[in-house]
Amino acid sequence: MTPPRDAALDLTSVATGYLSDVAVLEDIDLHVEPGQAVGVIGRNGAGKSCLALTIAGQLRPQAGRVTFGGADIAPLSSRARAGLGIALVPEGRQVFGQLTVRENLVVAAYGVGQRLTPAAFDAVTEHFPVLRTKEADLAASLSGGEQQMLAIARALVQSPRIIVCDEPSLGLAPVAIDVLARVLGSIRDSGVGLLLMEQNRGLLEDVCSSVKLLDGGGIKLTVEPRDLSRPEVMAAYLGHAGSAHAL
Ligand SMILES: Nc1ncnc2c1ncn2[C@@H]1O[C@H](COP(=O)(O)OP(=O)(O)OP(=O)(O)O)[C@@H](O)[C@H]1O
Repeated sequence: MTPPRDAALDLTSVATGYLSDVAVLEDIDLHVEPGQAVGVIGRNGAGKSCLALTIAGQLRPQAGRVTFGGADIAPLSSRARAGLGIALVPEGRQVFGQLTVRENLVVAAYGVGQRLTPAAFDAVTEHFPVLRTKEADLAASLSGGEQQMLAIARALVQSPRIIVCDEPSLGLAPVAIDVLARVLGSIRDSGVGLLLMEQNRGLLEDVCSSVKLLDGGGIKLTVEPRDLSRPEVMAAYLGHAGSAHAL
């Protein structure tokens, strides 16, 4: 199945979870177009990873439709979805620490049946000059921010049309989050769709045009990023047990 170049990702009334008979999320509607960045904010355990894994094909929806370019992708494996252009940057980066930076990129390209050509390496490392200078270093020797860049670069060598990023700012210093925001912005502007699962409000404000608030097993609100700081939105996000510091 080859979706059109302008393939959009759509979830309609999706229910999903880690176990086939227990829903973590229900009634999820989502639309991401090429060149658009949509954010999903939610506390620990809200189901951000569950949603990311469902889109990537590692979890099966219990109900509803997941389409890409209008075609139902429910029957497709995660590998087949990656081949269509749906790339996942998993929580915790999950780079291969004992492989070099370049080897990590070779393996990622191989995963979708591609070779890492010199042109592809150049195109990807244009976003991440530090990866070019460290191409022969073991991934395990990189800083957290550099490993996150490598995780995103692994998605980029798969020629994605949409990248689903699961908490890319987790554990990063503020300066590394600023770099991440710039890079994600330029990837979005190159025409790739982004779905950004995050707890970091600043990153969502910098990169996204709309943000979904995930809570209580569903999407509670959809807001513009600048509205994330409004008291009623923070209250909805934080609930009675939260504190403003969580954002
Ligand atoms: N492998 C699993 N099997 C069953 N339940 C799980 C599994 N992993 C997570 N859960 C549960 O599913 C719910 C959603 O978890 P999930 O990790 O998707 O949320 P999250 O928003 O990504 O949280 P975090 O930010 O902590 O990663 C939580 O109640 C969690 O305890």
